[in-house]
Amino acid sequence: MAKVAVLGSGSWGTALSIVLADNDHKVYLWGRSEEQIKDINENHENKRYLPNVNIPESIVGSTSLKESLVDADAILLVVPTKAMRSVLKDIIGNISSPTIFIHASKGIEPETHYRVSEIIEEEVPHNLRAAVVALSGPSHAEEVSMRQPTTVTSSSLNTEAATYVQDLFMNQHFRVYTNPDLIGVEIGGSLKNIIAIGAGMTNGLGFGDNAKAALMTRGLAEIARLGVKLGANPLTFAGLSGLGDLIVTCTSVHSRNWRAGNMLGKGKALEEVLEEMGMVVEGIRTTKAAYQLAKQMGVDMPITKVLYDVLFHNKTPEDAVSELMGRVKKHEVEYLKIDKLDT
Ligand SMILES: NC(=O)C1=CN([C@@H]2O[C@H](COP(=O)(O)OP(=O)(O)OC[C@H]3O[C@@H](n4cnc5c(N)ncnc54)[C@H](OP(=O)(O)O)[C@@H]3O)[C@@H](O)[C@H]2O)C=CC1
Ligand SMILES: O=C(CO)COP(=O)(O)O
Repeated sequence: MAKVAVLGSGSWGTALSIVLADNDHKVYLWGRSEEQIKDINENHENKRYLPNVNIPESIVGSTSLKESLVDADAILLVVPTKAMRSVLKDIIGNISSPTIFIHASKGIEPETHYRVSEIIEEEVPHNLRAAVVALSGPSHAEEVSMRQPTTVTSSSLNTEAATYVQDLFMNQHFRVYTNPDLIGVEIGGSLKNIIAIGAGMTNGLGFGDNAKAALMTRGLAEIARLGVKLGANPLTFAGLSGLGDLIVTCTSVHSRNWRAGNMLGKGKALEEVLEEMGMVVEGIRTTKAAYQLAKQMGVDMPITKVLYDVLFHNKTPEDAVSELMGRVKKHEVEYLKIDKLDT
């Protein structure tokens, strides 16, 4: 039995705490809201983020980082990417020995273009981190918390740590694979949110399955193009954290990214959409980060580019579709060089 400090009492932190508690680990679920933590400890529910789910009584909710982190064998970070640095800065003073840092957040930081593992490496001194592991895959909190069959990937440059995390979470409902390709796993898990916003947008515009399939397929092509340029294994994009998560996020009513895109497609303004969601929509900031990164690396990402213009420069969703459909003709598979088409 391990003690795990789960930092972030939103929907995903709560669902993952349930998996850990089912595996008989000692779970401290930390959040900054007194009201939410009281709800977790007294009513065994998280009404704000994961309503109608019974939280096992063994899970201890806490607003104290000190209490949550003391003697923790592993720290699971599940706050939105934009909160990651500030939370890491706050926890450093509360740990005294090398600890395994697991993260389950799916985003890229604008400006630095860091993946979450890179943020952790920058913020946590070497002597306090035993390893950094990303847990990612097609996994909506709503289904995980109902113990519905789910598969994810545990990824780390440290194979032993990836296996440790696999063992920590794995059970009859929650199957965990390992993959050493940390870049590919984090890029796939983060950038699929951009495509999910696009898929929701096509739905909001009244388009059907053809448009969705087009976005998902060409979206995966551009995610892989950037990922490979960054050093990822192309095969990772056909796996759980790539294609798997792309499918679940582009097709599920649970997806906040899809729902936000759907509202944008129906003509709502971004501020209005975010207010209505009341939960994190990671794809928005990640669109900005991926757009900047692609430009810097010289990688063509046409879907990301039009969505960036919709989100940050008032391009209409209709114009975004016209722009994508009106692009110059291309080969589908980039390594194919057919002389006639190339001229
Ligand atoms: N939900 C899901 O099914 C899945 C989510 N993820 C990823 O998990 C991460 C977290 O998402 P999720 O749990 O869904 O988000 P939610 O919107 O459900 O909850 C966000 C949580 O983060 C807290 N939070 C926000 N800002 C801060 C801060 N500065 N300091 C401390 N806590 C903060 C919120 O607290 P407060 O209420 O006080 O603001 C809230 O508890 C995201 O990266 C997401 O992509 C990955 C897989 C599945
Ligand atoms: O990453 C997720 C499922 O795997 C959650 O996606 P959303 O943030 O769009 O709800």
